[in-house]
Amino acid sequence: MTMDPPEFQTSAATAASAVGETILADDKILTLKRSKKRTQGKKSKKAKKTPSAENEGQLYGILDEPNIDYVQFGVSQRFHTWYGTNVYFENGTRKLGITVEGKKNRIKDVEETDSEPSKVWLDTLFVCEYCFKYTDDEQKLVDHDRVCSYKSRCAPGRIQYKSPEYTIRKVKGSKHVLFCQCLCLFTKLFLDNKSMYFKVENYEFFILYKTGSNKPMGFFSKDLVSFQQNNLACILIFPPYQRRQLGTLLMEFSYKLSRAEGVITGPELPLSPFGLIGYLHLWANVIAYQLEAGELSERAEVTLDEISHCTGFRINDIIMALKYMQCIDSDYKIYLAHIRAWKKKQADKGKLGTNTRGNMMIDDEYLLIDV
Ligand SMILES: CC(=O)SCCNC(=O)CCNC(=O)[C@H](O)C(C)(C)COP(=O)(O)OP(=O)(O)OC[C@H]1O[C@@H](n2cnc3c(N)ncnc32)[C@H](O)[C@@H]1OP(=O)(O)O
Repeated sequence: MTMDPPEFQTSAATAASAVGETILADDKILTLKRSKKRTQGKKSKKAKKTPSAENEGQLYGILDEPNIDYVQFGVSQRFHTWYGTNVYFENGTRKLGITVEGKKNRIKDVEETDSEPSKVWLDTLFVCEYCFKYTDDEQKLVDHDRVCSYKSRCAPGRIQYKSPEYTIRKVKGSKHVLFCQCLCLFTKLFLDNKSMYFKVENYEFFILYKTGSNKPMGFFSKDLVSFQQNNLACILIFPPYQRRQLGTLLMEFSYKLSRAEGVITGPELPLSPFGLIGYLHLWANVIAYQLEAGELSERAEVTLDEISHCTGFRINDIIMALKYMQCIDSDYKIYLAHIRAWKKKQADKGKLGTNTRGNMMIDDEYLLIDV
C-alpha cells in the first residue's frame, strides 16, 4: 500500500519576519478560540492582497477558506479543518492526489461551468492517525488501519525524551520522507501561515507520543540549518489533544535542545496567534520562576541580558513576555514586585506554573537528547 504526495515544489523559502510589539491582552486570548478558524477565511478574503502575498499563498497552497470540511482522523475521530489548502489536490484541480490505495481519485464532480463553484472541494478527508496517509474513502482507511506498519511496528525515529507519560522521538525528514511529507500536508489544515510541506529532508521532526503508544499527538519541526538558529520551525498539537499542556511540553523541549547546543534562540517568526499565546505562557512562567525562586531570585535588579542568559530565551521574546505580564516599562525597567503579583494571580486562577526546578512539563531526568 503506497502513496506518493502531490508533486512538491522545490523552493524551500521560509519567512522570518518580526512578530512586532503585539501583545494579546488576557480578554483577547479568551475570545481567540471562538473567533478563529472558519471565520478567518472571510477576513482574509476581504483583505487586499499584494502580488507577493498572492505568490506566497500559491507557493504554500494557502486558500482563503477551508475547502475540506472534515477530517476523519483514524477510524474514530472526526473534526472540522481550520484552513483551506490546495496541497492535497492535483495541480490546478479539485482531484485529491494519490491516495492510500495508490490510485488517483476524483473526489467531487465539480461542475466547472457553475458560476459559483462550491467552496467545499471535499466533504471528508480520511487520514491515518499513525502515518498520515490519506484517502477520500472511509472503507479504505478502515482497511489501511488494519495493516498500517506505523501502527503495528515500532514508531519511527530515536527517542529523545521518555517519561512514564510522554515520549518524544526525533525523525529525520531525509529518512522517513513520506511520513514527514504526509505529516506536513496534514499540518496545512490547521496552520495557515507558511508551514512547509516540501523539502522535508531539510528538517528533523520531533514527534510526541503517549509513552507506550504509536499514535502521534503532535510534533514540531526544526531546520537542520537555520541562519537565525531557530530551535523550532513549526509546531502543531493535533486538535483532539489540544489544551492539555502538550504544546507547552514540546516548546519547552525545543529549548532543552537549544540549551544542549549552547545557543540562545527561539521559534521561527512570525508566530500564529495560537503559537504566540502558547509561547507567552511558557516564557512568562519560566521568567517568573527564575526571578522569584531561581538563579536570579537574590537580585534586587536584573537586566534583559541576564534573563536571556539564564533562560536561553531571546531578548525580544523576553520583552514580549514581560509586556504581557505588565512587568516592564517603556525604558525596559523590570518591576520584580509586579512579577510576584502576576504569579500569584496565575496561581489563584489555578493555572499551571513551573515546578521547583523551573520546568513546566519536561522532567530533566527523562531527557535522552543526542546533539
Ligand atoms: C512557530 C510556529 O509554528 S507558530 C504556529 C503555532 N501552531 C499553530 O498555530 C497550529 C495550531 N495550534 C496548535 O497546534 C496549538 O494551539 C499550539 C501548538 C499552538 C498550542 O498547543 P496546546 O497543547 O493546545 O497548548 P497548551 O495546552 O500547552 O496551552 C498552553 C497555554 O496557551 C494558551 N492557549 C493555548 N491554546 C489556547 C486557546 N485555544 N485559547 C486560549 N488560550 C490558549 C493558554 O494560556 C494555555 O494555558 P492554560 O491551558 O493553562 O490556560
